[in-house]
Amino acid sequence: MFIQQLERAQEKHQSLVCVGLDPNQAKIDALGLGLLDWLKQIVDATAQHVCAFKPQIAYFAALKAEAELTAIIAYIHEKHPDVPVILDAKRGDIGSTAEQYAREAFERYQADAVTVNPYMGGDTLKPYSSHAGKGVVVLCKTSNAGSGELQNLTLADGQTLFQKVAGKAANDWNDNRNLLLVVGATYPVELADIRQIVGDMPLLIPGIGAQGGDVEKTLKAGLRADGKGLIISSSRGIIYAGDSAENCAEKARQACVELKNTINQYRD
Ligand SMILES: O=C(O)c1cc(=O)[nH]c(=O)n1[C@@H]1O[C@H](COP(=O)(O)O)[C@@H](O)[C@H]1O
Repeated sequence: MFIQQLERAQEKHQSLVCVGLDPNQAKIDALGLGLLDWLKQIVDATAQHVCAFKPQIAYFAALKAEAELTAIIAYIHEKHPDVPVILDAKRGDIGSTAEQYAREAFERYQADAVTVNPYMGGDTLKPYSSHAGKGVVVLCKTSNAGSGELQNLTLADGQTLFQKVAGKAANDWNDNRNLLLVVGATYPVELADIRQIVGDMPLLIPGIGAQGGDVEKTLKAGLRADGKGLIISSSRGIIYAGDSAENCAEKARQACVELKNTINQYRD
């Protein structure tokens, strides 16, 4: 079960940090490293300090690097089997097509969880959530500046659209208890609201680091009483901390440990 696996990794590594693997060819070329070599170095340097890795599929697909995506997920499973992999794909389509996306994530890439877009309705989430051992991470309130344009619209019953998604995820769509939500660190007020709606459901929080989300506000708004319930994801702030082939792994490790320690200050 993904959520149990995640919480075991959080305990073992005393960390809520997720490292996002978003490979940028120009930056990796500038280091003089091959893509897979660089990915392995980042993974090995940070694995003991994270609760999950989150490769973003578009970065790999744009580079025709599906083979490297397959290889790095297999590498994480082999060398760091206690750390689950969330494939960030933000898929959304009618059920029969969603079945193929679910196979892509869980069978082709062997991911432990996948991000999905719920705005086509609950029936389109079933092909993912029916894989009971896998995690389904549902977009709720995204980190981008324009997320309020639709997600904060008030519906006829007085709820906002993101509140509706949170309520449905907690109460209607979660037959297998394997749903999580995405909430941007850039929206701590909405995060507190969502935490009230969903109870103990784990939340994936992107937007720390390069997008300017605040760790203290995030923790105060979203942490569960048991000090867990959040997966705090950072990509650029960790994976591009270094600037040479010699220091990129060590600088990534340092940035990851620093984020882990900053977060843990607010968990006691
Ligand atoms: O689902 C996501 O991970 C996601 C949701 C969201 O609301 N905002 C968001 O930035 N993300 C992803 O999180 C990562 C953020 O990267 P950094 O801003 O470099 O930490 C990217 O891979 C985004 O695609």
